[in-house]
Amino acid sequence: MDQQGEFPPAYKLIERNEFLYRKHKKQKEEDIAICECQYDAGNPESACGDRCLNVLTSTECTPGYCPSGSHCKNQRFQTCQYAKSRLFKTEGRGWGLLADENIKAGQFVIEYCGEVISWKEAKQRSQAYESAGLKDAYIIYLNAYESIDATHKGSLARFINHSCQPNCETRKWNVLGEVRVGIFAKQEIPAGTELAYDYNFEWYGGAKVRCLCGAACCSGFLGAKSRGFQEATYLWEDNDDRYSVENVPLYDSEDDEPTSKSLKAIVPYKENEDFLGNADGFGSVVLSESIPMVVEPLNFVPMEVNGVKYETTEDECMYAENAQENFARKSAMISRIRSNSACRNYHIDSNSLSKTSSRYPGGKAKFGVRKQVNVKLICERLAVAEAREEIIAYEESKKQATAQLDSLYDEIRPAIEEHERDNQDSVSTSVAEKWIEASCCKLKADFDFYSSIIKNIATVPRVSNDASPQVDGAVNEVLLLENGH
Ligand SMILES: C[S@@+](CC[C@H](N)C(=O)[O-])C[C@H]1O[C@@H](n2cnc3c(N)ncnc32)[C@H](O)[C@@H]1O
Repeated sequence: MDQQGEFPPAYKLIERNEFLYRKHKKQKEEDIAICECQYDAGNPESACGDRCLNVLTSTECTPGYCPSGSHCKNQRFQTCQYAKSRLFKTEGRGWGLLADENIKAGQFVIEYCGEVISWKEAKQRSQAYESAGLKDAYIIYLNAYESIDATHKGSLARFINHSCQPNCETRKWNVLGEVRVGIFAKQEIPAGTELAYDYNFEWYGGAKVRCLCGAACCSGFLGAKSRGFQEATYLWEDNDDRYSVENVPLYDSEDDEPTSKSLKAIVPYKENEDFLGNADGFGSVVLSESIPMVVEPLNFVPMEVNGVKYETTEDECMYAENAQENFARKSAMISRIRSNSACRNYHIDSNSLSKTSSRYPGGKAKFGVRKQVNVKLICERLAVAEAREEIIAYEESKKQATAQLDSLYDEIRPAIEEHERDNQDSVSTSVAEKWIEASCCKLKADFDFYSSIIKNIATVPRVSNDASPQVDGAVNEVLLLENGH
């Protein structure tokens, strides 16, 4: 049956994840978490209620090991303790799932089951589904390496639609050594209400789909912060409202308010076409209302002397490839930390690295390049020794701060990777604080360095040298890029 029919397209209903490319992990005895609950017949909460150590760490008790025995209430995934729900046909969003009983805030609603596949497979499948014209996407993020695909096999959770103002959320739980994704109520949900969670981060996505959730705070697209969205470069177009490109709200970052400005079309980024940008591919794009949107590279400080803006020319630009790769790696890592719903109580903010938007209107992301100025050339053109010394001193402190940040990153990387793989706990506060402190230190050093260059170029007479180029040429030259780090 098709989507417009009386029934949803065929799929196999399952209540346990199926592992395709590997076996279900075997929980080692020493890894089994045993709580300290002591069952008291007069107090049902005593048997693994909210204060159970395992519940507090989002871990289900293992049968045969839990002190509460058969009274244990902390085996909801294992025993499929789902809230009652039923399918219904929505207006314009395909099928959806309704609460079929009153659901309490915090209640476990249902597990998102499907086939556990690697990220590589997820990407291949997602592309294959799109090529086959499948517009409803059912792949969600499980951990740093794996996804759950509920396209062919899944639980009823596969029918839960997205909302930017959701009544449910996903939470990851450790169940018998495997991470599993549950849908939990964020608030009281009366029977008959549609269940919805925010797809952002969790969703692999596919084609860009215009969100029809109707919330005032709607971000415009489904899963606009998801990995698939970042990689997608096109938008479906047909008579279905979800895939039309007209009046798509302009959406930039999670912190920005959506605006009413609309893009005429969502187009893939093509060099020298839509962007009137510089060699990095960053620049302005003209929107339908001729509002130029400036997209700047990271850490890029345009230099302005006496009202004249100096930028590097294409020839002068040398991409700091290592820096770009490094940055992309760190940024992806940090965005994954932030995206893990289990660690929402402490965010390491990637903004410390990505100050300006690097997302193209087509949703395509491009990481910025750390640019460095050629201090030697600048100093050669400054007549005053103090000015030269100041710039050199600031450059040194910038280098130190960068080195400190890099070494801190290398230090915490194993912990982050471990965290991603195994834990449901939040990133430790001390690690996050260290990171934030070092990032601030680095930003301040960058700022001091650049502002001292601007100040000295703007106020100090140039070394008199007939052979040297004019001021704008000189500044262009001094902005020669060096290899980053
Ligand atoms: C996991 S499925 C949800 C169930 C789906 N509606 C169905 O009929 O099978 C995700 C797909 O539902 C649609 N969808 C979900 N939420 C939506 C929303 N807020 N606006 C538009 N389409 C939505 C999109 O086509 C998306 O790819």
